[in-house]
Amino acid sequence: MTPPEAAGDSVISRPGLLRRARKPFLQILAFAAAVALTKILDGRGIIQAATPFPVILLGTIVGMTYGLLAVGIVLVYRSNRIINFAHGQIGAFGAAFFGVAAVKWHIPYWIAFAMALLVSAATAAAAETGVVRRLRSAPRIVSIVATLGVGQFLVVLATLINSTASGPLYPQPAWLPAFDVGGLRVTQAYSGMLFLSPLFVLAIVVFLKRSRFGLAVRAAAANPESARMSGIFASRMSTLAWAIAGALSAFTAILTAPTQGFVGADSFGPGLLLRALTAAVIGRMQSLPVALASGVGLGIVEQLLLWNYPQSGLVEVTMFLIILVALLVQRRRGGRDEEKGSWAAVQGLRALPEKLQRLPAVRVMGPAFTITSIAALAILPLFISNSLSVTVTGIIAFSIVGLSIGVLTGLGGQLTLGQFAVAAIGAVISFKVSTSSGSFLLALLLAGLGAGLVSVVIGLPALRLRGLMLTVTTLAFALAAPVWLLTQPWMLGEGLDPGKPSGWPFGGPLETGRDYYYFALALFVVALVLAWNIRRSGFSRLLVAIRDNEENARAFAVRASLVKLQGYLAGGFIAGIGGATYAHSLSSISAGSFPTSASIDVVVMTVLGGVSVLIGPVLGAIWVLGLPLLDIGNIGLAATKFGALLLILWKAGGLIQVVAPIRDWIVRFIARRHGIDPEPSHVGDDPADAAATAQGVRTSGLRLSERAAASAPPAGTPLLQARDLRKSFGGVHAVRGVSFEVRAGETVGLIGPNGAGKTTTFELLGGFTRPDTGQVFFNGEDVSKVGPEGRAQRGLIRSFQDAALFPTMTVKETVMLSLERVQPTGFLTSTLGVMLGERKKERQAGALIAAMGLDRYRDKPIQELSTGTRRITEIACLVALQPMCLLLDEPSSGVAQRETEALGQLLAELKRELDLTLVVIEHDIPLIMGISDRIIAMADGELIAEGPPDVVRNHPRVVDAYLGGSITAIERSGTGAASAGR
Ligand SMILES: Nc1ncnc2c1ncn2[C@@H]1O[C@H](COP(=O)(O)OP(=O)(O)OP(=O)(O)O)[C@@H](O)[C@H]1O
Repeated sequence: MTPPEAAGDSVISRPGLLRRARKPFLQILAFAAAVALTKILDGRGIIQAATPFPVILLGTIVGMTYGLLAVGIVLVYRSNRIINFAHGQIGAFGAAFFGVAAVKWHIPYWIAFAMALLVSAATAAAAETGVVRRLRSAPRIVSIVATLGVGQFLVVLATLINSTASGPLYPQPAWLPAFDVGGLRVTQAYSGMLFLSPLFVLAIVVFLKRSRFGLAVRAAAANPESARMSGIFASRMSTLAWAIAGALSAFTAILTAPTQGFVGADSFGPGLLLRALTAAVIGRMQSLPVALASGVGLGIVEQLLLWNYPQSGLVEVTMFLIILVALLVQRRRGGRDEEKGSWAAVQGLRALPEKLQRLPAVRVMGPAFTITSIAALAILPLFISNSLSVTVTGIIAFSIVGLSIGVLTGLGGQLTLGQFAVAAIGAVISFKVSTSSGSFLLALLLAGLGAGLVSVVIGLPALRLRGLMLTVTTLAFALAAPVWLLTQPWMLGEGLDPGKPSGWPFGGPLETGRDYYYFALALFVVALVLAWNIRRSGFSRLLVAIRDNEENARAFAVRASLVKLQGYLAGGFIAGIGGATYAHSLSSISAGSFPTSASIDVVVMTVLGGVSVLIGPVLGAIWVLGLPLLDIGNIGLAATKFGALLLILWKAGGLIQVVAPIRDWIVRFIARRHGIDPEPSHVGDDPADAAATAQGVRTSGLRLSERAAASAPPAGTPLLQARDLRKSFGGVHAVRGVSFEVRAGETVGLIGPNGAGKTTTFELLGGFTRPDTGQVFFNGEDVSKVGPEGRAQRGLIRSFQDAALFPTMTVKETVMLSLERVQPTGFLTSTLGVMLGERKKERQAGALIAAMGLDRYRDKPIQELSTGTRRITEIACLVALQPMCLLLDEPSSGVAQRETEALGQLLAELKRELDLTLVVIEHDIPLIMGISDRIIAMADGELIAEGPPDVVRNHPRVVDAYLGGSITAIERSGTGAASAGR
C-alpha cells in the first residue's frame, strides 16, 4: 500500500529557510511584476492615466475579502474534496444575525461580532453534518448541488431575520480608525479588512500548525483513512474545518456589509464565489497563504480593470483567463484524491437480469413509455394557451440542455456549471447561419458543432487535472459569457431578434407559439435519440469506465483523454441544439437571456431529476420549471427551492429513485405472470471458484478470434526491460535505480517487504507514473514516453492490487469494455446509433464469462461482488484484452487461503493458453515460488537479488529484508502474506 499524496503540504512546515522564504519572495515578485506591467501599459497609453495609489489600496482591501473566502474554500476542499457553493451565504447569514444583534438588541460591536462568527461556524458545521456527510456515499457532485440548495435556503433565512440593517445602516467596526488616502475614504470597515484579515488568517494558520486540533484537521484532510487509524475522528475534524471556514466567511461578510448596498442573494452568489475560487485554484486548492495572497492580487487586478475600463465585463473574462492559465501551468497531480466510484448511490434504475429483459412485455415497456409521453406532449398544445405553449417550449429547451449534462455529468462524471453558456454559443451560431444562409437545418447542425467545439476548448485545461477542475473552468465561462462574450457586437450586442424557423422543411415562418412548440418538440426528440444512442452504446461504457476508475480504464487501453473530449463534444453538441431551440422561441435575445444562474439551474434540475438516467433532466425540468406554472403560489416555489434540497437528502439519485419502484413493481408483476423469479438468487458473497475457473479455461480453448495487432516475439527473446528506473516522492526514494529484463514466455515473481517499491516499479513499467530517470523498453521499443493506454495497446497490461475494476458496471459490461482493445468502439457510429460489433462483443463476453464460471454474476455490478469473484472477473478481462505481457499486482490478495493453490493453476493455465509472459507481485511466498521461473527481490527501492526461486529464497539479503526472519519459515508457515510484512 502506498499512502495518498500528502495534501496540505503547504501549511505543513517545510524544512529549510530557503524553501520557507520562497513563497513570500514569489509574492513580492508577482506584486513587483504587476506594478511594472501597470507602468508599461501606462507608458503605452493602454491604461488611461497613471493609476492612483488609492485604486491599488482599494484593490488590496477588496482582494482581502476574496482571499479570506478562498481560504475557507480551500479548507473545505481539503476536508471533503468538494466546493462549497454555500460558502458566501453562510457568511451572509452570520452577517444578517450580526445586524440583528448589534442594531436591534444593542449588543456591543465586538461581542456581537464574536457571536456572529459562532453562528456562522455553527451553520457551516450543521451544513457539513446534516447535508454533506449524509451524502458522502453519493458522488461529490450531488453534495455540491446540495450546497447550492443550502445557499439558497440561507439567503431566504437571512432576509427573514434581518431586512433592515444593511448598507450604510450597517454598523462599522468600533475602535478602528477611518482615514483618507488620496480620493479614497478608508472607512472603519475597510480598516477592519485591511488590518484584521491578515491577523485572522495568521491566527488560523497558527492554530492549524501548532494546536492539537489543527494537526488533526490537517492529518484528516490529508489522509482520512490513516488519520482514522491513528485515532483521529476524520469526520469531526472535517466539521471543525467547515466551522472555521464558516467563521471566516462571516468575518468577511460583516466587514463588507457596510460597504455594500443590500446584502442580498447575489452579493454572495457565483460572481463572488468565482473570484474566491480563482484564488483558491492558484493556491492549488491546498495552500492557505497562497490562496489569501492570490485573492489580494485578484482584487488589485479587478480594481485596475474597473478603473481603466468601467462596465466592460473585462473582470470576468480576466478571471476566466487566469483560471485557464493557472490550471494549465499546474503540474499534473497524482490521481489519489479521487473519489472511488460511489455512483451506485444515484443509480436510478437497476439493470434487469437478462432473462427478464428478454420478455417481450418488459422489452416494450421503455419504448411504450417514451412514445406515450411524446404523444402526450404532442397533443398538449391543443389544451393550453398559445403563451403557455411558449413557456412549455422553454421547458423543452432546458430539458435538451439537461440531456447534455446527463451525458457529461451522468456518464462522464464531470460536473459542468457552464452548460447554458455553451448553449448560448449554439444560439448565436444558429442565428448567424440562419440569417445568412436561410437554412435552419444547416444552422442547427452548425450550432451543435460550434457549441461542441467550445465545450471541448473549455474542457481542455481540466483534462490533465482530475477532480473538480472542469467545474471551475465552466463556472468561470458561465460568468464571463453573459457579461462580456455575448455582449460583443459580433455576438449578441445589445440584443437582437433571432427570427423564427422558415424555409424547407418548415414552410412559412413558425410564427405562433404552438407552431414553434412542435419544432422544439422535434428537436427534443432528436436530442433524446442522440443521448439515448450514447447511453446504450459502447461509448457510454468508455465514459462510465473512466468515471468509475480512470486508472483502470487506461490500463485497459481506453484512451481516457480522447474519450473525455469526445464526451465534451457530444455534450456540447446537444447543448448547442438546446440553445438554438431556446433562442428562436424568443422574440429577442440578448446576453441577459443566458444568465449564469440558468447554467446552475440546469445542473440542479438534472441532478434533481436523476443524473444517471436518460429522462432525469426531463423529470427535473418538469419539477423545477413546471411546478411553479401550476397555480399553487408559494407552495410551488417552496417545492422547487427547498424541496430540491430535501429531495436530494432523501434520495440522492433524485426523482427517478422515487418513481423507480413503479417500474420494478410492473416488472415483478410481468415476471410472475411468466413464472420467473424476479429476484434471482442472491449471489453477492458467494465467490467464484478459482479451481473451477482453471478447469473452465483448460477445456474452453480460450483464444478469441481476433488477435491484437503486434505479435509476441519468440520465447526467450527480451520482451520487457527496465533500465535504471528511479522515482522519488518528496523525500521518499521509492525506486532507486532498478534494472531488469523479462524474456518472452517467462513468469517472473517480484517479491519484497511492504514499501519495497514493487507497486511503484509496476506503475513505472505500466506508464502510470513518470520515472525521474530511466527507461522502459517493451518488445524492442522505447516506451518510456508512452502513456498507460499506449502501453496497454501494445500488449503490456497491468492489474491492480485492489481489483476494484469499475464499481457500477456489471460483469458483462466490464468484460465487454476489455474487448475494446481489439475491437474499439467508434464515437460517431455510437452517437448515430449504428451499433456495429456490439452483438459480437456481447457474444464473446458471454462465452468468456461462461468459461470463467461467472455466469451467475453476469448482471451484477462489480461492487456487489466478493473480492475473489472480482479477481476472477479481472482475469476474464485480462484474457479479453489479449495481452502479450501481464503485470499482476498481488493476484492472491482477497482470495481465500485455500483458493491460492487453484489460483496458481489458473495462472499457469492462462499462460499456456494465451502464450503469455507474466510478471507477478506476490506476498504469498509459496504461490510465487511455485509459479515463477525466476524471482526478483526488492527492498528499500533497490533490487537485492535475482535468480531461480531456490537461489533467491536463501539469499542472505532477502532473508535479511524479511525482518531478519527466514523466508523459508515464512513459506512453511503458509502465512506468507501476513508475516512477509503486512
Ligand atoms: N504517490 C506516492 N506518494 C508518496 N509516497 C509514495 C507514493 N507511492 C509510493 N510511495 C512510497 O514509496 C514507497 C514504495 O511504495 P510501494 O507501494 O511501491 O511499495 P510496495 O513494495 O509495493 O509495497 P506494498 O507491498 O505495501 O504494496 C513507500 O514508502 C511508499 O510510501
